[in-house]
Amino acid sequence: MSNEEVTDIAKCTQPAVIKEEVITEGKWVKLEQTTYLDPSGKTRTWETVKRTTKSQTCSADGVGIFATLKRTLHFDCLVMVKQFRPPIGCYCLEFPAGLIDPNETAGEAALRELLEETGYKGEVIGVSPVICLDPGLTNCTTHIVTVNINGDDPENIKPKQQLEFVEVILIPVNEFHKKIDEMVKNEHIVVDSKVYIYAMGMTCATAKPNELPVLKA
Ligand SMILES: Nc1nc(=O)[nH]c2c1ncn2[C@H]1C[C@H](O)[C@@H](COP(=O)(O)OP(=O)(O)O)O1
Repeated sequence: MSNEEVTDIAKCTQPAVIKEEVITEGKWVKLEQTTYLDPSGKTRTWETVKRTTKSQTCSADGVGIFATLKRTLHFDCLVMVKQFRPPIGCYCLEFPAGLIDPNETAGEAALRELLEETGYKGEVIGVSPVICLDPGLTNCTTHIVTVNINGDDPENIKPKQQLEFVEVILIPVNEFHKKIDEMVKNEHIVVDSKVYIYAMGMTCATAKPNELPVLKA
């Protein structure tokens, strides 16, 4: 892009990306310098992490799976996974998740990843819009796919997961926040932000009016 073109873009006040240059690239991720216009029209740079696996045919990098195990005479449970995450150097409690393969829909990826990570066979109930994960660092995006699992179905009675190092943890929906806080207290784990914000949302949604600080005498 010529200097005149950059100056022309700078005259408008809409923030925009002007240039993306690769600084270094590995097998799975790359670091880019992003040149952009800020809202005042000033040209600035940002250091951006991107996945190398991003496919033109996929709407997002990956899927997060919000899977509810439904069984007769049991409270509904959310199916969670705990695994060691090298970038953070400890075990993380997360919703099952994974990258979308080329030409795969978000729903197909979710059912495949759920089966691999937990052994459960589910049914897709809904797919969120594309949501970003850490937009100050990376362009990584995901869909949250809502899945119901019929736990009374014989194929879901003794689920066989395919990944050795992923621990499956069932957490009752009605005690979700409490159970997660107990895990954090008793184990050296970090909770994924999507999981914790869901727990906080559940607490807000189920709080009785006189438990809300604004209504306390
Ligand atoms: N950033 C990464 N570094 C790696 O060294 N390897 C990586 C990265 N991201 C993904 N992967 C590898 C690990 C798995 O073998 C495959 C697929 O991962 P997936 O299961 O789809 O996603 P996660 O559940 O988030 O690991 O990619």
